[in-house]
Amino acid sequence: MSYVKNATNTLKKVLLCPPTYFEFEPINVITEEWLRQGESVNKEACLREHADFVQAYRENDVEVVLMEPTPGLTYEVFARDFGGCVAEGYIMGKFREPCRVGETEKYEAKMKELGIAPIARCTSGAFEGGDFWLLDEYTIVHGIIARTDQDGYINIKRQMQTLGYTMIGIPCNRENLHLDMCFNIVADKVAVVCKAALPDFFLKMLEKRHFTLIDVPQEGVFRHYCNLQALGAGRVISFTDNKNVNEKMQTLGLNVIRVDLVEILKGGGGPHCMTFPLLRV
Ligand SMILES: NC(=[NH2+])NCCC[C@H](N)C(=O)O
Repeated sequence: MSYVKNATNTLKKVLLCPPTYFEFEPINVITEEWLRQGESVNKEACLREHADFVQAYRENDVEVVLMEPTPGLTYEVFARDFGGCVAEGYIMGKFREPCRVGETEKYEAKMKELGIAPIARCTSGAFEGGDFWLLDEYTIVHGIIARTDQDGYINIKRQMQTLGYTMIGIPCNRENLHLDMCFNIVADKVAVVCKAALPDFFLKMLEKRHFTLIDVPQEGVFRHYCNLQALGAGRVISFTDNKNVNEKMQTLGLNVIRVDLVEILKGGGGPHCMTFPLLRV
C-alpha cells in the first residue's frame, strides 16, 4: 500500500475538518491584522465556504473524509498542520501554539481509524505540516519558519533518513508562517512562489529541477496567493479572488477550480492548509 508518493499525482482521498468551532486566534500576522481592524468570525459564511470546498473535491473524484470537530479546537479546520503523509504512512508532527496542541490526539485517533500508521513522530521542538513538501518521491523540503523549529526539524529528519528520504530545511522570515504560504507545487514542475520570501539556495534547487515558477509579491503571501491545492492531472484548487495567479496558471494550461473562500482565509490559512492528503496514486 502506498499513500502519498509525491505532491502532484492524482489525489484520491483527503482528510478535512469543518470550521464548526472556528475562532480567530492572534497567532499569525494575517489574523492579527483582521483582529486589529475589529473583524469577527462569520461562522455561517465559513461553514458555507467549507461545504463548497468539500463539494469541489467530490466533483473532482476526490473522496473526502471529515473529522468530527471538537469544541475548543478553533483552528482544527487547518487539517494539514498536524503532520504529513508519505508513501509508507504518516509523520506525526508537534504543534507549537498551545491553542492547536489538542488537535494532535484527535487527528491521531482519526488516522488510526483509517488504518494509516505513523512512521515518524516528532518528540522534541515543534514540527507542523504546513511546512512539509515532497519535492519528489524521496526528497522532502521543510520550512523552518514560525512553527517548525530546528529541534523538530532535526528530530524528523533523522527518522526520515532511515526510510531513505533526504530532508532539506528551508529557513524563511517568521512572518511567512509556514512554507506552504510562500511555496506551493501546483502541478508537475510548476510552483507558485514568493521569491522574495525564499532563500536563494532553494530557488536554485528549483531552477536545477526545471521548475516553472509563478512569482507573487510578499503582500500576496498574506492574501494566500500561493496557498493552493494540486489535484493532479493539471487540476488545481484555488479561490476566486486569486485572479492574477489563476490567470497565469491557466496560461500554463492548468485547469483552475475556483472556490469562493474569503472568511476562512482570515484565520491565516487557505486551501492547502485545509487539506490533509491521504491518498495520491
Ligand atoms: N498550512 C498552513 N499554512 N496553515 C495555516 C495555519 C493557520 C492557523 N490559523 C495558524 O495560525 O495556525
